[in-house]
This record gives sequence, structure tokens and C-alpha cells, in this order.
Amino acid sequence: MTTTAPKGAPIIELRHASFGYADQAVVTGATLTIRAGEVVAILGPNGSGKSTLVRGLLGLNDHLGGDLELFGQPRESFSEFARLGYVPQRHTLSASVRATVAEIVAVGRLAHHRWWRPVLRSTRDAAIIDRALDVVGLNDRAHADVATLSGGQQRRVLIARALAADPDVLLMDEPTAGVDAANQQVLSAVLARLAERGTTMIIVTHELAALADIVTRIVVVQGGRIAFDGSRDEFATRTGEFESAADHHHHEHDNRLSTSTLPGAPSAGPLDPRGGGHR
Ligand SMILES: Nc1ncnc2c1ncn2[C@@H]1O[C@H](COP(=O)(O)OP(=O)(O)OP(=O)(O)O)[C@@H](O)[C@H]1O
Repeated sequence: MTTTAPKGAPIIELRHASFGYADQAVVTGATLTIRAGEVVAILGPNGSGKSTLVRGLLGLNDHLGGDLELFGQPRESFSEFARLGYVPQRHTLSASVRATVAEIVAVGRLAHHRWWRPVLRSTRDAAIIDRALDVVGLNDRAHADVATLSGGQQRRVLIARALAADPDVLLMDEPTAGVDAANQQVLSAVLARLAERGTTMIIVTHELAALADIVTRIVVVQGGRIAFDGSRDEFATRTGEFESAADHHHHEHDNRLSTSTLPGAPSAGPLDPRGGGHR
């Protein structure tokens, strides 16, 4: 995908930002700058606020305090949300939807069209859709009914849909969760290919091991606060537990990501009463 934000340009800037629901802040005091070209893994125990943080960046929950700038503009006046591609958590496609893979991916083009004009099928759109399917390795399934695809393949369709919007940054909420080992490898390879192409990515994950080679930076969220923000090497040195944190790929709902030895980090809180459930 073409990146329009020059490498190194700030894409997301948070200063003492809080996000939550109604007047209940879940993420507080978040200060963070994410620049074009970075691949950021967001780690943390279940219920610590990772999704709330990512969804807050997209305007999908309430911005309760502090500053948030997207591409150098305050969020309040920012309107180009198509520049932020989002792959939501645990999302597969409903079996009741009768659509082909290419049709689902084409939805990603909608943001680039005036609503009164037919979306499909300019040659340019068709080429972008093809390219997105190519990146996720699903060209050969373009005309298949999505309902016939596995969960892991459907996740790849959703990544392709996000890519088709040609975003400047891809935000993914646990893209490899709940996917079998073979498909996890395919998904990791897809993300590696995107990283190679310079795609800026923010990836919420419990499976750092699978992404360790592509991640340039790690942010740990604990109890709604940013408990760590640094390079992979710093993470390894500061915690001494990079390997064990990376070993959590079979413990998607393990509450104790190995970050409790971080300087100043509180110990992991009690199990999320939702039991790691999802909305
Ligand atoms: N829609 C919502 N309304 C109210 N509270 C919510 C909502 N979504 C999440 N929360 C609360 O916000 C807190 C953080 O949840 P969040 O999903 O951000 O955590 P997470 O770190 O992404 O967890 P997981 O690893 O389980 O996905 C939880 O206490 C949760 O109950």
C-alpha cells in the first residue's frame, strides 16, 4: 500500500490522554507518539485497556481528557478516518452474509467514493482489491463465498478489506487470536510482508513471539496506564522476560503477561470479571 505520511512523521500523538465509556475512564494519562514506519505491539493483561486505547484512537469510545492528534490535527477537527485502517478483535464474517471475498474487500474502497456514485468497479479499485488480496495470500479465493473460508482466512479477508482503503496506518486488535497454529503462521507472514513494505502497524497481541521479528517497538498497558514504552531490546533488558512474555501465545486469556517485574509496574490485577470475554 502506498504510504502518504512520510517515514518518521507523527501519525498518532497522545498527551496525558484518557479514554473510556461515558464518564468512566479506563485508560488514563497516556502519552505516546507513533510515527510512520513503526510497527508497535501493544501488550498487557486481559482487561488492562489495550482495546480501549486502540478504539479510542479511532473515535470508537469516549476521549475523556488530554490531547489526541491524528496526522498533526486535533481529533475533534480530524475527519479522514479512512487513513486509519482497523481490524477489530475476534471478528469473523457472519455465516449469514452471502458475499464473495472480493466483495467484502471492495467495502474497503467505500471511503474513497462519494456515496451517490457506484463503488464498483473502476479499474483502479479492481487493482487495489487484487493487490490487497495478494498481500494476504487469498487471490485464488477472490470469488469464493466468504462463508466457506476458515476463521483464519476470514481474518485475512478483514485485513485485506482494511488494506483496500489504502490507510496510512493499520490498527489490529489481536489479529492472530483464536486462530490455529498453521493459520497463525500464515497471518504472521502476512504481517511480516506488510512490515517489509513499510506499512505502519499497531498490533494488540498476546502472541509476541509470532511477531517478534517485525515489531520495532513495544507498549505495555497495565491497569489502564502505559507501563512500558520502548524498543524490543529495551523491553528485553528492562524486564529480562522477553522470552517468557513471548511464550504466551497459547494463553490468550492468561492474565499474567510477564511484565510485573517492570520498574514501577503494579502487579497484574484480578481476573477481568468478563473472564476475558468480548463485546
Ligand atoms: N463497551 C464498554 N463499556 C464499558 N466498559 C467497557 C467496554 N469495553 C470495555 N470496557 C471495560 O474496559 C476495561 C478494559 O477493557 P479492554 O477491552 O480495553 O481491555 P483489553 O486490554 O483489550 O483486554 P483483552 O486482552 O481481554 O482484550 C475492562 O474493565 C472492560 O470491562
